Amino acid sequence: MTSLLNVEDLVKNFGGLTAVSDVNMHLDDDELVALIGPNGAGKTTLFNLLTGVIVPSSGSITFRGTDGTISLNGMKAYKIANLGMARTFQNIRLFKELSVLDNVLIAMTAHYKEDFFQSVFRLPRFYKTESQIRKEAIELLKIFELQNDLDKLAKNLPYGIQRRLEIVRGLAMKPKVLFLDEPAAGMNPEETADLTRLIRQVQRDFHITVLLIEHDMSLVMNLASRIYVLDHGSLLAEGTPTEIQQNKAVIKAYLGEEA
Ligand SMILES: Nc1ncnc2c1ncn2[C@@H]1O[C@H](COP(=O)(O)OP(=O)(O)OP(=O)(O)O)[C@@H](O)[C@H]1O
Repeated sequence: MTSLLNVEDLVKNFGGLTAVSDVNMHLDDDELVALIGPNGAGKTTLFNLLTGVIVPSSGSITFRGTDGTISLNGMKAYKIANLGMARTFQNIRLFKELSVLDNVLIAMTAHYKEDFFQSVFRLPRFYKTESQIRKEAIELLKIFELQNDLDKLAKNLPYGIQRRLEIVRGLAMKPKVLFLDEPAAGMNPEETADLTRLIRQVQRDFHITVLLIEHDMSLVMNLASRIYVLDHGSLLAEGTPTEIQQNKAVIKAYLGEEA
């Protein structure tokens, strides 16, 4: 079977700077993959390319959808999201003035195609869907131990909890692939350990593919079954955590000579 997401010879130039250079990679069903590399290596740019935030200069990105393989090149971000690709951002992008529950409901309702007459005339199925969506949202929030914070405004949550809520919002879109951009950034070791457990649990329970960018090596080595290493926009290595930890080029470029 072809990969779920396939990237071939992907390039992104910003003027004279090549931020992503000839990258080839693939994501398969139901796997947890990490993307690591030093600051400025091109990780976020690659995420932005895969999720349609920016368009590639050249190369191809294809996704195995329900109706066959689709090219994502030049596709709008919302269409890519509707195909089943959700993401979180390095800088938290919650609706800060809305409650925890509303933040999740908005992400969820984007996924339900409302029947016009059902909603305008508020027919029974409309209410059923509404209460069903609410129930699902609360179930999801429970997994992330946010069930007691439903009415709190997102802006009033501690930073680590806001990061968790972002992941819940991503999951609320029922993705096939979830892209997490530095999910543990700014967390203390205890919060990171909790988050590691949660990411593993949702990846397994929801049978989704996760690609995560992370600088916290304990999280990466504990979670990922495969790791891609970017350096100066190019792929330096790909392998299991053990292979990456022993890769001389990675040690030199990423972890430092003495590591
Ligand atoms: N919109 C842009 N315009 C010009 N240059 C950009 C743009 N976005 C990123 N870059 C440059 O592309 C390179 C890769 O940046 P990117 O943010 O993808 O790296 P990163 O690996 O995510 O870094 P970090 O770990 O610090 O987040 C950097 O040199 C950055 O300055």
